[in-house]
Amino acid sequence: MQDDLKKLAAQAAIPYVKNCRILGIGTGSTVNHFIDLLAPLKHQFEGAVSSSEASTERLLALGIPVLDLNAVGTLDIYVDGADEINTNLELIKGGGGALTREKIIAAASKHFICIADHSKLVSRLGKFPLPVEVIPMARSYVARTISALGGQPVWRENFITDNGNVILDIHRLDILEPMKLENTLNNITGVVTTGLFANRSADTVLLASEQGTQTLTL
Ligand SMILES: O=C[C@H](O)[C@H](O)[C@H](O)COP(=O)(O)O
Repeated sequence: MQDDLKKLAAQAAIPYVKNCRILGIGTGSTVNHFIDLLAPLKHQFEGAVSSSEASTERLLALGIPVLDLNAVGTLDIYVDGADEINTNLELIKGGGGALTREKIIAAASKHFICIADHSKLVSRLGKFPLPVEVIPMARSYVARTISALGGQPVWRENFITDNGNVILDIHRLDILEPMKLENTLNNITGVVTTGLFANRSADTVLLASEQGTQTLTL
């Protein structure tokens, strides 16, 4: 079952916690397993920087201190899930809408460990609609601009991010050059972040399948 594999991937990230002072924590169902597994180890590290209100709530409920990124230096590790992963360890993230804070924490961390079940591994990114966080007043303008680039933006209605913005999910993208597309989208006025993690890709991917967990690095 997929959820068992998510837990297996989360378990594989636990040894990386050793000797860490502060951890970066992502968002989503895979990371929720990691947070739960962290609870018994909470006295071994100072605390965590969280990428969403949902993860913050879960961390605090388990007694794990949540720290402000501005009050700490570089993070030792960042553990997060993904919606798609390619063999260059580039990712699509943001299915849960937490992409901006996730990208900030990934940038501020020494080691980005991505945990996932094997269904997330793809040969080419883009089957999963690419989430883009947008300032609300720019929604239509950004959607028109992305349509002109060949994507099909769909407004994630009735969803507001933790930062008070909206999400456009971009369908029909065959992402041949992830870094280039990330830069192009980031340059559209009104875009806050894209869910493409190519300029800052994962350093390690722990991919769980029925056969066990595989470690992917470049
Ligand atoms: O905004 C959400 C995050 O990017 C998640 O890490 C991603 O959607 C994967 O989530 P899950 O572990 O639930 O598949």
